[in-house]
Amino acid sequence: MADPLIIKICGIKTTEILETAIEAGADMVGFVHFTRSPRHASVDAIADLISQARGRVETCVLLVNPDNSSVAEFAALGPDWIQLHGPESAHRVEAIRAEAGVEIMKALPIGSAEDVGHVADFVDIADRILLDAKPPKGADRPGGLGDTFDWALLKALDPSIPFMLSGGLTPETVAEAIKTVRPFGVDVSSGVESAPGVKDKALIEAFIRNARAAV
Ligand SMILES: O=C(O)c1ccccc1NCC(=O)[C@H](O)[C@H](O)COP(=O)(O)O
Repeated sequence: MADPLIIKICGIKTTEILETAIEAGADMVGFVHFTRSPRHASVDAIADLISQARGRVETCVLLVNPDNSSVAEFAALGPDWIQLHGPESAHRVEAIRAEAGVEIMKALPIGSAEDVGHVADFVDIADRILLDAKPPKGADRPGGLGDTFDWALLKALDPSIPFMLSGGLTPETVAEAIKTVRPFGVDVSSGVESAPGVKDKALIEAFIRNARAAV
């Protein structure tokens, strides 16, 4: 029996969209704290969203290269996960994991075979790995860009390594992604928005429906 697919809807900022994602059957919801992101949510807003979601769906706070005080501040809100989406080294991820007392998902940028080669460095360090499209030079943020990457690159990955597939997925492409890549889970942000940072109820429902149907 295959493990059930984990579906994460990322970049949720409002209680209404949180309810939509939960009712549509998401397994995990992501809250972004990165001021240059159109999905940025304040500490207080994320605290409220975590309280609303607790016990109903796994919650994930998304940070970029956080310092220790920021890790402690968000870990105190009681999320199920902290997702590290910056250039954090394996050593830094290990330190954050020891400090936070929260499960750590490490996002890794994939744009080349060399990038795939680095994934193994984090497997025993993070609790979960998320593989995202490598941002283009000059991008104003390290994720949430709606860009895909060449999934064929993942053929070189050790098949025993479970990962969340991310990067430019949409309701139209998620089924093909699942059937092609066979990830542990899928993650989406831009692909379920009507405008940057504006989540769309129907797109969220379609993404989750199509992902479930593909397994
Ligand atoms: O979503 C953002 O704006 C964001 C900002 C800074 C760092 C990470 C960010 N998102 C991380 C995610 O987990 C996204 O879901 C992932 O990058 C996929 O995004 P998309 O390609 O838009 O589906």
